[in-house]
Formats: sequence, C-alpha cells, structure tokens
Amino acid sequence: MYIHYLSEENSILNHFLAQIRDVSVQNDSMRFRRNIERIGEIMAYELSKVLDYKDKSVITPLGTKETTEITNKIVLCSILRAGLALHTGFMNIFDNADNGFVSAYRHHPNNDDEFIIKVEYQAAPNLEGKTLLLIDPMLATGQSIVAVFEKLNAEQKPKEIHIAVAIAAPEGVQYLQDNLPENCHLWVAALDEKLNEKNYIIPGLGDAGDLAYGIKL
Ligand SMILES: O=P(O)(O)OC[C@H]1O[C@H](OP(=O)(O)OP(=O)(O)O)[C@H](O)[C@@H]1O
Ligand SMILES: O=c1cc[nH]c(=O)[nH]1
Ligand SMILES: [Mg+2]
Repeated sequence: MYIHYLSEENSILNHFLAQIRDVSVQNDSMRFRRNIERIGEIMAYELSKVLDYKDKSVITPLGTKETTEITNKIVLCSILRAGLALHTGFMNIFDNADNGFVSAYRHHPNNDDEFIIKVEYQAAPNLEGKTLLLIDPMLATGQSIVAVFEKLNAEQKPKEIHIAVAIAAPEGVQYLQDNLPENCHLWVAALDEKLNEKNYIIPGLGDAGDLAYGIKL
C-alpha cells in the first residue's frame, strides 16, 4: 500500500485538524462539519497530484493556452454517516465525480465492548475501471473500511483505489495493509498514537458521527 501522510509538513491543514479535536471548539457542529469539509478539500487537492492527465487547449479571449486535465473517471464513495462532510469536501474539488454511499456501523451483540461491523445500505454507481475514492474521517480498527471495500469490490473491480481518512490509528493502518490490495493508496491527514480499550482513537477527537450530526441512540 502507498501511504501518504499529509500533516508531516506544516500547512493550514493543521489548523483545521486542531479545531476538530479541540474540546473548546468541536461542539460547534456547523464549524466541525465545515472543518471536516475543508480537510476533504485539501486532501482532494493533494490526491489530484497522483491522478492521470492529458494535454488540453483552452481558448481565452486573447489566445490559446496549453494545459492539462484529469482523465480518471472518479467515483467518490463515503461511509455513512460520519463520511458525509468529508465527502462534501472531496465533491467540492472533484465536482464532476460520480458518488456512492454505503452504511457501516459497529454492532455490539452482547452489549459489551466487542463488536462486528454491519454493512447494510449501499447506493453506488458502476465501479468497473473507475478510480474509487473511499472516504471516511476516522480509521480506527480499519474494519469498517475493509468491510465496505469488500462489499463494493465483490461486484465490480475499480482500476485504482484510494482510501482517504482524516485521522488514523496505527492499528487501522496496519489492518488495511494486511487486508487491502497492495496497489491501494491510503491518504491520512493525521496519524495518531493508538486505540483505547473501546477502539476509539487516542488522542483522536471522540465520535466523529456524533459531533457532526448529534448523539445517536
Ligand atoms: O475503523 P473502525 O474501527 O471500523 O471505526 C471507524 C468507523 O467509526 C466511525 O463510524 P461509526 O461506526 O461511529 O458510525 P457513524 O458514522 O454513524 O457515527 C467512522 O466514521 C468509521 O466508519
Ligand atoms: O475514535 C473513533 C473511532 C471510531 N469512530 C469515531 O468516530 N471515533
Ligand atoms: Mg460514530
């Protein structure tokens, strides 16, 4: 897997990451969602640097300019529900991409810390030969992303796969390395220390879905 860590060099990205983590800022849910969206916009720009391009001429009022344009057929696919704001950020940049949505949640069958990932709802376009960007703000154990990828990939084979996450735990990065095809790209805005006993990312930010959309039952 090709791993891209985006906050290793200083940039405005670190401001947005700090705000989604900060307990004195993150409870402003509109700002939280917009910051996740801004992180998505920056990640999309960084990711655009490894896509395929062809030459293109643009006619201006005063002449012709030779430039380039992306040739990949991009599908943005996010994991409900926390993925929605990051998805919007990517969509702001890749504005003519097709879009897919898959649900995944942690189901605790014995009402304790043990869980399995349930993947249920799926609405996605044909992925055959496409460049799939699988989007989720949090990579904790990695089980949600792998479960969703396996469901999508079982039906059609994308040409290229990029996974984009805002905050990752090392355990989740390792799980993706062990369970996804070698030629995948993983884009991580920030790599954190570890998981806690409930498989939440430390220091992380808490529960991304709840901060963006409210506490669920
Ligand atoms: O790497 P994992 O251990 O699988 O955990 C990460 C998942 O947890 C969060 O979703 P959550 O299950 O909280 O659902 P939500 O988006 O509805 O809040 C997050 O958005 C990921 O999908
Ligand atoms: O730290 C975590 C782990 C899973 N889901 C979250 O929202 N946060
Ligand atoms: Mg959640």
